[in-house]
Formats: sequence, C-alpha cells, structure tokens
Amino acid sequence: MTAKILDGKKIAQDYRAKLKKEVAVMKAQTFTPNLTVVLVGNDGASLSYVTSKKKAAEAIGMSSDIIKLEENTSEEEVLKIIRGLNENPQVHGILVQVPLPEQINESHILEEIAPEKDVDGFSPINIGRLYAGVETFIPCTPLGIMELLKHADINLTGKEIAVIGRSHIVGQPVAKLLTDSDATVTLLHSKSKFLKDTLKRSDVIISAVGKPGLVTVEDVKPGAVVIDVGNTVVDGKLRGDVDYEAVKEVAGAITPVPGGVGPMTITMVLNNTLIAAQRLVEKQKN
Ligand SMILES: Nc1nc(=O)c2c([nH]1)NC[C@@H]1CN(c3ccc(C(=O)N[C@@H](CCC(=O)O)C(=O)O)cc3)C=[N+]21
Repeated sequence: MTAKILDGKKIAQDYRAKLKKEVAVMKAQTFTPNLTVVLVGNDGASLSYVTSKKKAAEAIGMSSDIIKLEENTSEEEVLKIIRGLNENPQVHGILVQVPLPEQINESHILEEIAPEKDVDGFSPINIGRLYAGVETFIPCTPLGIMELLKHADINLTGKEIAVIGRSHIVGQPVAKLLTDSDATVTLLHSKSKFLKDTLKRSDVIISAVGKPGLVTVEDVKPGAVVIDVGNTVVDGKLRGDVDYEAVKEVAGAITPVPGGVGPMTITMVLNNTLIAAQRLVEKQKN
C-alpha cells in the first residue's frame, strides 16, 4: 500500500483562493485587512518565514508590513512597538516571530499583544480562552493540521492519536482540538516511557519535535495517518521528523516536508488575520 500524499501546498492554495474572495468582499465594503509581523534579529530562517507570510498576505489582497529590529533591541523597545501596533487602527493582526533573542522575555512580549490582534493565538489570554471553549484565535499550526486531516479521509471519532511534542504552540493545542473532535489523544514527549509502543498502536501520528529520523517505518501501523510538523535544516536541506521514504509505503496518508504542514501554517495566519478584521467590523457595527 502506498500512502495518500497530503499535499499541503495544493490544499493551502485552494484555501487561500477562498480567503482571497472574502478579502475582496471586505475591501469593497470596509477596509483592507493588515498583518504586521515583528522580527527581532538576523536569523536567516526566521527572515525567510516572515517574508513568506508577507508575500502570502499580499497575494490574497491583504496588506502586510514587517518591522525588522536589531538583534540587540531591548525588551522595553519591543514592548513599546507592540503598544503602538495595539493602538493602530490600521493594523488587524500582530505576529511576533519566535524565538526571540535572549535579552527578551517571550512571555512579557506575548502578554502585551492585544488579544483581539493576536493572530498566532499565543497570548496567555487567548490560550486560556481556547481551553475555556470561548472565542479566541486557534494557533496556526494546529489549525492547519486539522485542515490537513479533513483531507485524509479519516473519521476522528474514537481514534487513537499520538502527538509527540508538548509545546504551547503545537503539541498541547492540537491535542486539545483532537480531543474536542472525539479522538483519544496520548501526548508524548522526551520523558515518555512507552513512546514507540504508543506510536505503533495509533491510528494517527503527529510529530512536532524537530528531530529527523524520530519516526521510523517500524513505528507506524499499516494504514495510519502521519502528520510531520518537524522542520530541521540538515546539510542545507529541510527535513521532517519522519522517515518519509519508508513510511509512505505503509501509511494510509502522509504529509511531506517541505510542502506539508508549513504552507498550511502560513495559510492559517492569513485566515486568523481575516477573522480579526471581520470581528472588528462587527464590533464597529454595534
Ligand atoms: N510567532 C510565530 N508564529 C509562527 O507561526 C512561527 C514562528 N513564530 N516561528 C517559527 C515557526 C515556524 N513556522 C513555519 C511556517 C511556515 C513554514 C513553511 O512554509 N515551510 C515550507 C518550506 C520553506 C522552506 O523551504 O524553507 C514548507 O514546509 O513547505 C515553516 C515554518 C512558523 N512559525
């Protein structure tokens, strides 16, 4: 059996075409949604991600700005910039690229972003809202994974799902969303005792660790759906966590790296920015 390839690039393209139509309607009736991305420092990979986000936003008719700050920028300086963006009525979505340089405390920054503009869904208020089951912004990678699973022809009800990695950005929120979809989730991490046994009995494996070669063909039950969130550069090449070539011969469906989860994450940043702008329109009506 050869797996169905979950083509994130194509699925993202189709999704963005739908967003583009909604943006056009919004622009005709009200204003142009804007995504502003804050990047601190000179990390090459981060610069390439934020440039992709700006390009993707502009391609669907949104406006997008990148605020590029020096590596040695102080926390107070970044906080001041965020306060300015919070108050700027032209800005609907704010995204501060992580990781941040070490002199800047990430929590302090995320606390400062106005929850109604926090399109990453990383602020403590929005994380709390997610678990409370009230209106929020769902983090972009988990949202993208849920969209990919819709294309995997799998009914999640009662399914065994292994999530590897317990970050606030991917592992924990995706476990929450999958649980809400009636799946049974095991959240695995570096200290888990029965990692490999759990993978082997799972109907879906989601790996978000950043360790190439972590998930091997021996770990995968025939027909299982495998979602690879890893993106690690090895010898100048982007690698996921999954041994893709071997696993695709036994899995039911699988995401490639690149071209799987990554393009979906960017699409969901756009999705959340549009929602932020739409919520503002609703608020102004009342
Ligand atoms: N505040 C914040 N929000 C984020 O959403 C965020 C972040 N910080 N920090 C870093 C991670 C990583 N991330 C990726 C997004 C797209 C691709 C992506 O599109 N990758 C392409 C390949 C790109 C390439 O070839 O280098 C792909 O997988 O096909 C990858 C990684 C968002 N992140």
